[in-house]
Amino acid sequence: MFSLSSTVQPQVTVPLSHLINAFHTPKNTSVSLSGVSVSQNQHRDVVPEHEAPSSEPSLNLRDLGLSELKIGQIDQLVENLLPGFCKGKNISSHWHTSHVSAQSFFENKYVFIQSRGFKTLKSRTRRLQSTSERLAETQNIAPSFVKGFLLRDRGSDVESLDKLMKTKNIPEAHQDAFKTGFAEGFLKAQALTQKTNDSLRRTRLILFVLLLFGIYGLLKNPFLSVRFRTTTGLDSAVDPVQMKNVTFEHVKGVEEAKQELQEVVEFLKNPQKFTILGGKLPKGILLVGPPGTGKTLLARAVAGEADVPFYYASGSEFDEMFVGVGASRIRNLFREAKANAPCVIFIDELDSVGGKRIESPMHPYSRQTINQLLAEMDGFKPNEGVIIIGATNFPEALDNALIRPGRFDMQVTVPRPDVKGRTEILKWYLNKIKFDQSVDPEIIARGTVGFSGAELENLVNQAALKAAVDGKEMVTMKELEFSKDKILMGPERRSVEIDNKNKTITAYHESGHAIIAYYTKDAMPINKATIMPRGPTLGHVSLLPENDRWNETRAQLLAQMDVSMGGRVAEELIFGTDHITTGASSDFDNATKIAKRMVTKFGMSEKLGVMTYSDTGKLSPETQSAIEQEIRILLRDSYERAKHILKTHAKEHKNLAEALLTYETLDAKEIQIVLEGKKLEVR
Ligand SMILES: Nc1ncnc2c1ncn2[C@@H]1O[C@H](COP(=O)(O)OP(=O)(O)OP(=O)(O)O)[C@@H](O)[C@H]1O
Ligand SMILES: [Zn+2]
Repeated sequence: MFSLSSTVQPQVTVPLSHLINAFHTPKNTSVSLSGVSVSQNQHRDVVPEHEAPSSEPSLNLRDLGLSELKIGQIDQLVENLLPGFCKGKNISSHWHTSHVSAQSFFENKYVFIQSRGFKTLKSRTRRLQSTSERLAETQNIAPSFVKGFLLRDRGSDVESLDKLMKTKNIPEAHQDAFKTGFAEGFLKAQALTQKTNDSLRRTRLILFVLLLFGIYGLLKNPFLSVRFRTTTGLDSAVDPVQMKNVTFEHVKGVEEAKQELQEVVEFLKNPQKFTILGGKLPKGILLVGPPGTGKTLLARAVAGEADVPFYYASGSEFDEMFVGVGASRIRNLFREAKANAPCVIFIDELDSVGGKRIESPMHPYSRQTINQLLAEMDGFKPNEGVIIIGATNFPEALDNALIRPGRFDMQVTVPRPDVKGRTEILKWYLNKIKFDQSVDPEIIARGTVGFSGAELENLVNQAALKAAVDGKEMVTMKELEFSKDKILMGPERRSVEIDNKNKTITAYHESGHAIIAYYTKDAMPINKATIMPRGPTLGHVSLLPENDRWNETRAQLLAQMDVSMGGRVAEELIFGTDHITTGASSDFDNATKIAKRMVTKFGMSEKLGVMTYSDTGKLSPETQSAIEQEIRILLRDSYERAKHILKTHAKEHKNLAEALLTYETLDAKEIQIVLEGKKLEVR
C-alpha cells in the first residue's frame, strides 16, 4: 500500500454548546428544562427531573408528551435557525463562543438550570467545587418547582397545531414532518416581524421548536426506543438489551469493517465451539473512526447478528467525582455481563475513561477506573464469550495499557464512507421517506465528500423538513441540494474535509502510483485507488499480488520501487519542484527498504556481488559507502524510470486523476476503463 500521509486531525464537535448557551437570555432571566432525557446518538443520558427555584421560568417537556431529544438534531436546529432568530434582537451574541462539551454537559446534571450572569464553562467551575457544596446544591435545587411559564400558559401553539392538523386532515405518517415544518415556519415568521416579544416568549418558542424536533427524531428513528436505565449517583444498575432488530443490514458503506467483525459474530454465536476449533479472538475490539460513522450502530449490529445481549456504557459516565464510583460501575457492568455471556459490552468514548490525561485534577479518580477496567479485562478467559467493543475518535489518546495484547488488541477502522457508501446510505434513508422518481442519490453522494453516515441521515431528514415547510408532497433533488448546502455552509462544518488543492495533489499523487503499476510489466495488478482519507492517510493505491508470492524476481522488486516512486514523480511533473509535498516519505521508506535488501541480502548488486551484509555496523567504511552508493543508484534509476513512464502517459495520468477527483475511489476495472480512454460510467 502506498500512502500519502497527512497531519490532518479530526476535530471533535461540540454538540450541545449552542443549545446550552441559547438559554442565556438578556435580562437576567433563566429557564429550566426538566423531565426530558437528552440522547446523544440514541444513547442513554438522562437529565434527571430536577427542580428550580420557583421564581424561575421553567418547562417540563414531559408534560408536553416529550420524553427525549436527540442532540444531533438540537444542534442542527440551533445552528441553523437560532442565529437568524437572534439577529437584531437584544439576545447576547456571545452564546456561541463558549465551549461546553457534550461530555461536561452530561457530567453536570444541572447544566440546564442556567443561572444569572454566568456565561461560560459552567460545568467546569462546578467541577472544581467541593463535593459537599455540590451535594448541598443538589438538595437545594431539588423539590419545588415545575410551575413554570409553560405550564402556566401552556402552548396555545400546541393546541392550535393539533387542531390544524385535524382540520387539514394530515395523514399520520406526515404529522411529525408537518409539525416540525410548522415550527420552522413559525420561527421564521417570528424573526421577520421582530415584535417586541419579551425574552420569555422567545425562549419558549425555541423550546417549542426543539420539542417538535425531538418528537420528529423520536418517530423517525427506530433505534430510539432502545434505552437503558440511567446510572446517576451511586446507583449502578445495568440492563442489557437484546439487539435482534439491528443487523449488519442497517449499517451501510462500511463493508470492510463488517467483514472484520463477521468473525466476532461467529464467535458470539457459539464461543465454545469456536475456541475448540482453534479460533482465536481478541477480548477487546477498538472501533476507530470519526463521529457519526456508525461505530455504535456496528457494535449493536454485532450483538444483533449474534442475537446476544448488548451492554452499553459511555466512557464519560465512568469519569466520576466520587472516589470509587467509576470503578464500581465497571465492576457491576462486567459482573452482569459475565453472568449473561455470551454478550457484547460496548464502551463508547473509550478515550474519556481510558485516556492518557489521567492524574489531572479534573478527573481525580480516572486512574482507579482504568485499573478496574484493565483488571476486569484480564479477569476472564477468551472462551467465556464476553466481547468488549470500545469506540473512540482518538486512538492515539488512549492509555497504552489499554491496547496491549489481551485487551483492546484488535482495531477496526470505521472510516467516513466513500461515494459508493454514501450512495448506499442515502438510498437507505431515502427509502424511509417519500421521494420523487427524479432523485439521484449518487449525485448527492458525489457532492458530500467527508459526510458521515449520521450527517447523511440528517441531510435526508432536513430535506424532508424542507419539503414539508414548502408544502411539497415528496422530496425532490431541490430539497436534497438545499439541505446539503445548508449543512455544508453551516458554521464549523467539514473541518476535516480536505480542501480542493490538497485533493488535487492527492489525486495526481495516487494516480502516479497507479499509472506506474499499470504500465510496468512486473508490477502487481492494481486493486483500487482512492483519495478518501483513511486514518492518517489522504489516499492510497492498493495492489494485489495475483497469487501468494513465495519468491520475488529482481524485476518485480524494481517494479515495486518504481510504483513507490510514482507518487512523488507525479507531484514534481504536475506541480513543479517547488510544490512537492511531504506526503511521499513513506513511499521513499518503502523503496529504500527494497533497494537495501536487494543490495545487502539478495545479492542483486553487481558491484557488491552475491554476498550478504547482515550487520552493517561491523562493515568497513569503504564497504558501507559502497552499499550506500549502490542503494542510491538503484533509487535514482527507479525514479527516472517512473518519470519516463509518467511523461509517456501524461494524458492517462490526467484522466485518471480527474476520475479520482470525481469518483474518489476506483476499482481495478474502473481504472482500466479510464486508462483505455473509455468513458467511465460508475455503476
Ligand atoms: N454507516 C451507516 N449506515 C447507516 N446509518 C448510519 C451509518 N453511520 C451512521 N448512521 C446513522 O447515524 C447514527 C449515529 O451513528 P453512530 O452513533 O453509530 O455513530 P458513532 O460512530 O458511534 O458516533 P460517535 O463517535 O459520535 O459516537 C446512527 O444511529 C445511524 O442512524
Ligand atoms: Zn504515495
